[in-house]
Amino acid sequence: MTANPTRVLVLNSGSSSVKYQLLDMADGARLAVGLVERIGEETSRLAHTPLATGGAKRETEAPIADHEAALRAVARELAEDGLGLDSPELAAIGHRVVHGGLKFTEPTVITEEVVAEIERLVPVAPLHNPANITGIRTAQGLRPDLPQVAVFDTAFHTTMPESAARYAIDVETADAHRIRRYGFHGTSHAYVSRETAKLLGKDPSEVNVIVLHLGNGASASAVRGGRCVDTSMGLTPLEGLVMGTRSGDIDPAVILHLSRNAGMSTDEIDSLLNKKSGLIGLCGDNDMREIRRRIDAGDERAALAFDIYVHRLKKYIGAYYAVLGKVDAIAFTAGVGENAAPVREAAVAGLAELGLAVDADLNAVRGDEPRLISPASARVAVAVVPTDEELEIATQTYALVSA
Ligand SMILES: Nc1ncnc2c1ncn2[C@@H]1O[C@H](COP(=O)(O)OP(=O)(O)O)[C@@H](O)[C@H]1O
Ligand SMILES: CC(=O)OP(=O)(O)O
Ligand SMILES: [Mg+2]
Repeated sequence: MTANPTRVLVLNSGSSSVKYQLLDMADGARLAVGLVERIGEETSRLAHTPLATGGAKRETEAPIADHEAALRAVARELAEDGLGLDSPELAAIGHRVVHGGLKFTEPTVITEEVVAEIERLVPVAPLHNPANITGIRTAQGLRPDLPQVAVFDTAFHTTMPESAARYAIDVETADAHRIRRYGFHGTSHAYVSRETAKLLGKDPSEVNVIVLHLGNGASASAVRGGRCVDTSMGLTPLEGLVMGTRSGDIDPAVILHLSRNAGMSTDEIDSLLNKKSGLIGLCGDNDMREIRRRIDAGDERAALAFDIYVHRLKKYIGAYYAVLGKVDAIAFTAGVGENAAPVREAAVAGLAELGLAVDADLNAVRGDEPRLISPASARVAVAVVPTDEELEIATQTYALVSA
């Protein structure tokens, strides 16, 4: 055994994908990064880049049936470069866990009780928690001696005041079933709000930031002095913004109407709202790149889907502006937020009275570094701040096991 192992493997298991990174926390070096996509479909894809050896990205297309098979494939890829899970330099494995309920407000070393609690929360994170549990079990099987740490998407949002966290429904019913707003993507909102403060040359405690995490799942948060005071996702990751395949906010009576008058079962409605709604439900595509291509070719359905997406986003910017009272910065992050300049431009269009504007030239710049896209004279900074959930999970995991 190496005296002080400093490497952390991070597993970010999503509903149909696994993102992973191997980092050395002694110097923050990324040794390997990769992604397994389309798990459970006919052609799954694994892309692995062994940064430590300077080797080229290796891409394989083959069916990968489930998350366990995905992790075993990842372990094989790592082993090929001498970075296998048997390495004595590995200090811990950090897992993204989407729903931690109210119990987990901090990164937590995984025990059987912790797994049981994550399992208990499956009904409120059906797309995510089962994949997270499989990731944990498979990693435990491969390295039973290593500490495994859970870093929860919900943790950053536990500072929300009751006025933002409670739904206006009967209190006894809500409490009996632990129905409240938990919020998700917390590691990203935490990391991006801190990086935004850094970009402004300030301490996080000095700034109010609206973070817009726009990936396949999407959420907004209002962060006052480094603490989350509101976020758009709720009991589950379905509430809030229009997403790739999820509806976000709807009148809850839509569900009753579909159940009573359209003959749909609860499972069918669940699948409708989580998998066949949002951008894909509106225009048949959930990838913003494809939607922009279609708009450029004159496709009206794609244009309407884009407008609905942006309209919701703008409503949340206005809402969180009001919640915070004073806003120092708005930060766009995740796949859409970091790459789709037209989304950023449209989301703040017409908000000059609020001190919000985007400079067209700055907005067109591409890059991996945090950057400002607002004109120098703007009262509120608008920024693109790439998220790094894996680095944040690794940092929290290592802090816990090396303490
Ligand atoms: N160059 C790009 N232009 C526009 N949208 C992009 C671009 N690259 C990625 N995206 C969007 O980002 C989404 C994925 O974001 P990501 O944060 O990786 O999501 P998740 O973690 O939820 O899988 C894609 O579905 C696509 O819509
Ligand atoms: C919580 C959530 O929606 O996560 P993702 O964006 O990875 O689907
Ligand atoms: Mg994501």
